[in-house]
Amino acid sequence: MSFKPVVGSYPLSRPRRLRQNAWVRDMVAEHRVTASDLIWPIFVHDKDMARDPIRSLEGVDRLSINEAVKEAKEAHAMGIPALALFPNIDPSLRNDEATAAIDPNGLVAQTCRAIKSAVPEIGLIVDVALDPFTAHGHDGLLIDGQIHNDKTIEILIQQAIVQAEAGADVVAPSDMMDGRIGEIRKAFEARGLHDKLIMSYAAKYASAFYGPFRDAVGTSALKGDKKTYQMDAANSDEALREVMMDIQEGADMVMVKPGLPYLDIVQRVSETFKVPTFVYQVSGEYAMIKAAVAAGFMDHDKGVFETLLAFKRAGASGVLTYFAKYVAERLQA
Ligand SMILES: NCC(=O)CCC(=O)O
Ligand SMILES: [Mg+2]
Repeated sequence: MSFKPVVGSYPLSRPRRLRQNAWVRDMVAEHRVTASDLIWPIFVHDKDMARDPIRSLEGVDRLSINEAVKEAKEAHAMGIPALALFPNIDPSLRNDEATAAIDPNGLVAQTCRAIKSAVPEIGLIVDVALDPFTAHGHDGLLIDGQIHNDKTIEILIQQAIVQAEAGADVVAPSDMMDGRIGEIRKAFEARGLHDKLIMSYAAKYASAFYGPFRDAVGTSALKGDKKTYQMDAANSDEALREVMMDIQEGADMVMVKPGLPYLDIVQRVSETFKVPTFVYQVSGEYAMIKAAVAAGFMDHDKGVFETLLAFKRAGASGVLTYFAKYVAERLQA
């Protein structure tokens, strides 16, 4: 399907006619941001405080389970379809085997049960990866100094099952091990978890924009980098191969991450595969906007909405963003 737009020449065509005031701009707008576009990432912790502010993410707190339940209710009331859950685990529970990741009574499982029993209508997306649970902060098992792909997958499968059985509607593997989508899907089928959705972080880049997230989940001490498993910023075709494999392995939805620096990837993926394609406006993107606003260089709301529209233009089905609840509130006002 291709068509050539007919464009008249000046003065028959004056594109500015369609921009002359708010009602006409509104009427011809090609894209809109709505609450249903937003997925809200939240952090839970096992400390005794209701809320613990995250220094590098202004306005974002780590939450107790009770507080997370309250936030889930509010988010649902504002029309946010889903939350994405991330844990900050007590350092004493982290080890090289990431055993806390598969604890059916751990922080994540408890939070899933609490949210799903209080607000069953909100979608619950849970991150599948080992970084909050390993002492070293890598997403996989470190064996002889290397991230071991297949041994990591064995734990990811158990982690995903624990999450799904605790009530997660969607598991979202963000680890970038090869083949994990297929193995999780097979394990789900074998256990009768046919309806659990998988949102694959299919094209996740090794990025400088994850810094504040590592502060949030307590993995800032990470030594080295994640370049042997996350993608190289130099690559674009490779993202299509990654996405294709994950769809073939049973992913229902795919994600590109980070967001703004990878808009070209969002567009290529959504146009090529026509599957629900999400994008993660990551912590460093959030922090950059907050910093620019604090310095007086940018209007907060204009900056936020402009970035969200960019994701919609690029073809995203939805955006994971720390601004989600704020934006949903603004949309109601
Ligand atoms: N697996 C989830 C992330 O790595 C989030 C990154 C961020 O917000 O910086
Ligand atoms: Mg892959």
